[in-house]
Amino acid sequence: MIFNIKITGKKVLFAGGGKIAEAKIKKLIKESPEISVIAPEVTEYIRTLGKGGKINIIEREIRIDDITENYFLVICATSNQGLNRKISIECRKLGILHDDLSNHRNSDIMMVASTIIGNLTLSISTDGMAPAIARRLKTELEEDLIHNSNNFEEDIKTIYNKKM
Ligand SMILES: C[C@@]1(CC(=O)O)c2cc3[nH]c(cc4nc(cc5[nH]c(cc(n2)[C@H]1CCC(=O)O)[C@@](C)(CC(=O)O)[C@@H]5CCC(=O)O)C(CC(=O)O)=C4CCC(=O)O)c(CCC(=O)O)c3CC(=O)O
Ligand SMILES: NC(=O)C1=CN([C@@H]2O[C@H](COP(=O)(O)OP(=O)(O)OC[C@H]3O[C@@H](n4cnc5c(N)ncnc54)[C@H](O)[C@@H]3O)[C@@H](O)[C@H]2O)C=CC1
Repeated sequence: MIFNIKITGKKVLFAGGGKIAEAKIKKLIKESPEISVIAPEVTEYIRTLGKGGKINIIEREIRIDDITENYFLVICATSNQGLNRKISIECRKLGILHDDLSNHRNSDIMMVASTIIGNLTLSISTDGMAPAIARRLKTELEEDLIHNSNNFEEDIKTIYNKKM
């Protein structure tokens, strides 16, 4: 896992709109991608975003021909792992970035435990092995950086200004 990717303005498709999709959408929406959700049932939070015009919701089962190159990223978040896999395979065929939330081995990318402090982004991954540990480590490092660390935010600005 090498890159930080900007998703602002990019088209992101969620296959499935349940509890886990909701948690991921809450994170992603901060960066303002164009989110679509296709699922026969969505959570109340997702429905409200749809009503407010913040995301596009199509309330039906997903079809393989819904997966098109229009999408920059597809998140496979249905409760059907076989279906998630089929969607991943289609994405791979079409060269679309995808994250299968039910099997990280099918995925191009994975969500990380992350936090942004000024210009600093802290990202922790356990390569899909133990997400709760990634979360714990992030919280510990975040507290350490905020409470104990020296002027890293100032240091970043000073170095950046020197380069200009
Ligand atoms: C592969 C991945 C999805 C992907 O592909 O993107 C994935 C998959 C799975 N997570 C599961 C469970 C939990 N996930 C969390 C939390 C987080 N999960 C996140 C990422 C990822 N989770 C990716 C790998 C990341 C990595 O490499 O470390 C974080 C870091 C980022 C985010 O989601 O925003 C976020 C912390 C956010 C933060 O605080 O910042 C907690 C804890 C909690 O919620 O407190 C639990 C319950 C405890 C537990 O079971 O560990 C299960 C079910 C396991 C089972 O039932 O057995 C699967 C499915 C599976 O493992 O198959
Ligand atoms: N942190 C993580 O990344 C975690 C990921 N998972 C995985 O996430 C997936 C979703 O879990 P939950 O949100 O808890 O399930 P859920 O039951 O709350 O939601 C499932 C969603 O899939 C939709 N769906 C079902 N069949 C569909 C179809 N044919 N076409 C389109 N949408 C369809 C449902 O309508 C619903 O919106 C599971 O595959 C699970 O393995 C599970 C736990 C943690």
